[in-house]
Order: sequence, then C-alpha cells, then structure tokens
Amino acid sequence: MALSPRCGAIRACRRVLERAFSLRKVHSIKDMENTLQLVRNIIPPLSSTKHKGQDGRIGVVGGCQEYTGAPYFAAISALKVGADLSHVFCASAAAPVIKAYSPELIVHPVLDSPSAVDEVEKWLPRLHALVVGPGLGRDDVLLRNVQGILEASKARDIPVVIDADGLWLVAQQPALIQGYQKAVLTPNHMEFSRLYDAVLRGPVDSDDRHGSVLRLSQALGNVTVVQKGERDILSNGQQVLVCSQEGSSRRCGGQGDLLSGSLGVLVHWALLAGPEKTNGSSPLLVAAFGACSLTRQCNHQAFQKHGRSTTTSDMIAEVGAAFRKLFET
Ligand SMILES: NC(=O)C1=CN([C@@H]2O[C@H](COP(=O)(O)OP(=O)(O)OC[C@H]3O[C@@H](n4cnc5c(N)ncnc54)[C@H](O)[C@@H]3O)[C@@H](O)[C@H]2O)[C@@H](O)CC1
Ligand SMILES: Nc1ncnc2c1ncn2[C@@H]1O[C@H](COP(=O)(O)OP(=O)(O)OP(=O)(O)O)[C@@H](O)[C@H]1O
Ligand SMILES: [Mg+2]
Repeated sequence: MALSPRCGAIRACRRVLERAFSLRKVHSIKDMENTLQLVRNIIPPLSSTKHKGQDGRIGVVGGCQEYTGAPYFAAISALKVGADLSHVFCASAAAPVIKAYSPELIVHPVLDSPSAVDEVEKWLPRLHALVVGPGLGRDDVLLRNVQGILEASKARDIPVVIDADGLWLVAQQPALIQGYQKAVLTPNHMEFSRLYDAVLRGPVDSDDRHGSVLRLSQALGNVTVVQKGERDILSNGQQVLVCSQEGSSRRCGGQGDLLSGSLGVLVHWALLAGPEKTNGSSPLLVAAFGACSLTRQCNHQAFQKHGRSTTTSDMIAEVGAAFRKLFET
C-alpha cells in the first residue's frame, strides 16, 4: 500500500524522535562505571557459613551430536564465575563427550528421551536458573522437549537465559516467552534479525539498533533482550543500556556461550539481591550488563596473550582475573 506524504512524514518524524530518545540513553564511560558498580552490588559475599549450592545451581539445556563445545563453554563459565554446581541436560550422544571435557560438570543424557521433560522437571526445584540453547541444534524432537522444559520452568518461576538454538525455537513460537519477566534473550546479529522479523513482522532498521532492541523487548512484553555485537545493546523495553567494554577483534566461536553461561549465574544473583541493590534498575539488565562486560574483558585479556590464536578456552582461563578486575576492585 502506498503511503500518503503526510503519513510518510509522520513516520520519519517518529523515527527521528525515537532515535533521539535512544541516543539519549547511550551510556557514557561514567554511566558504564555506574552500572558496573551496580553489578558489584549484586555479587554475593564469599562466606564460610554458606553451604554448597547457595551461590548458584545452574542448568544448561543444550548439546547434541554436532555441538558439544557450546554447552560445555556455557556450563563451565557458570562455574568459573562463581556458581557452585553446573548441570548440562543434553542429547545422549553428546553426554560422554561433555563429561570427558570436564569432571566438574554434572551431565544428564536426557534431552532426546521420550521422558525428557519429566527427567529435567525432577531437577527444576534444585536449580536457580536455566540457560537454554547453546549447542541444542534444530532437531524437531529436541525442540519439542525444550518447549516442554521452558513451560515447566515458567510454571516454577525459574529464570531462563535463552541463547542460540533456543532463540530459533522462540522465533517459531514467541508466545513461549511472551511477557515472562524472568527471561533474558541473548541474540547475535543473525538471531536478532530472525527474532525481530518473527515478532515485529518486518526487517530490522540497521541504522537504529537501540530503537530495534527497545521495540523487540516491548513487543515481547518487556522481556530483557541483549543484542550482541561491536557494542552490546540491552533493553527491558523501558531502559536501553550499551556495553562497549574493550574486547578485541578476534571473533572465534563460543564467546556467546561464555556470555550466556555467565549470565545464568548473574541473573540468579541479581534476582536474589533485588532492586534495592541495583538502585531501582532492573536486576536482569544489571546482570546482563555484567555478563557482557565480563565476556568482553575475557576476550581483551586473552587477546593480549594469544593474539590471533585466541580461542574461547583461552577466554575461559581469564574469567577469574577478568572478574576481579571488573568487579572486585
Ligand atoms: N563449539 C561449539 O560447539 C559451538 C557451537 N555453536 C552452536 O552452533 C549453533 C549455531 O549457532 P550460530 O551462531 O552459528 O547461529 P546461526 O546458525 O543463526 O548463524 C549465525 C550466523 O550469523 C553470522 N553472523 C554472526 N554475527 C554476524 C554479524 N555481526 N554480521 C553478519 N553475520 C553475522 C555467523 O557467521 C553465522 O553464520 C548453536 O547451537 C550454537 O550454540 C556456537 O555456539 C559456536 C561454538
Ligand atoms: N564486532 C565485535 N566487536 C567486539 N566484540 C564483539 C563483536 N561482536 C561480538 N562481540 C562480543 O562477542 C561476544 C559474543 O558475541 P557473538 O556475536 O560472537 O555471539 P555468538 O555468535 O552467539 O557466539 P557463539 O559463537 O558463542 O555462538 C559478546 O560478548 C559480544 O559483545
Ligand atoms: Mg551463539
């Protein structure tokens, strides 16, 4: 349908206003430092009176025949950031491989079983957060099971970070997370375009990344969205944050898995701390800002040592030092 000139002008005017609105929210270095302080506020103190599990029991749902690295990266990152226990719920073919990478992960070969939803549901009361999607693949049986796991998690009010092929599922069925206030989506460039197109029925305006993230979050009922990229743009439909922590130009696969695994723990910590500790800001946005900053700092530090040969394993080896530098200053 052709637009009347008046309608076109109104639309252009709206664009300018929206852009100005989102640009106002661009984070200055001072804002970045203030937000990092909020992340510091949500980190639970280490204490000799705590028992195993109190600082986080995280579940990663993903891992199939093709992809075993992604769920490993996410689950080990959760542990390295400070969770006490990290579970992986994966397809049976992936389980021995993931177990062999690390004795520190608890690996459940259940995702392709006919009773997958029940098997995972048994563990849900013991989990603080789920990270859904790293290395999940797009097999229909697995996706159907993950749909059931997401529904069961929502029914129990468990926070969920949705990444990678979990976002593929959400793009097919946005209703799955519509309005769920404890969901955080972490799309890369492609995943964001797919989601945006599915939910808003049109292409992303590449000149207006802030507005696009804001609109997607709003259209999903204020679900928190983290668009990863040269700068990470984060929104809960009300506020837009930008994370431009220095990283590097090295773009090896698996960095997003480090981010989603870290975020699983930080989401749990942020919700436990509550808005008093985040100065009224959304705890989930603060957690997401923390995970983005940490991932980029790991990338920066690993690149200093390894240059072009940097891999995600090198970044994971930097989690402890990067965490101290950003959050324990
Ligand atoms: N070692 C592993 O097991 C890994 C497995 N992975 C898994 O691989 C599966 C597919 O993930 P993909 O991320 O490939 O998802 P997609 O299949 O949606 O592909 C994303 C595509 O977007 C492209 N892209 C990324 N950023 C871009 C940008 N800024 N501009 C233009 N193009 C851009 C990438 O080159 C890639 O081809 C997921 O299950 C994921 O978890 C990845 O996490 C990487 C590591
Ligand atoms: N151009 C860039 N410059 C600097 N950092 C970037 C750039 N693109 C992505 N990143 C950072 O890399 C991390 C992972 O983002 P990326 O877009 O690679 O995710 P992904 O494609 O999901 O990764 P994965 O390979 O794990 O699936 C994020 O912390 C993001 O901030
Ligand atoms: Mg990814």
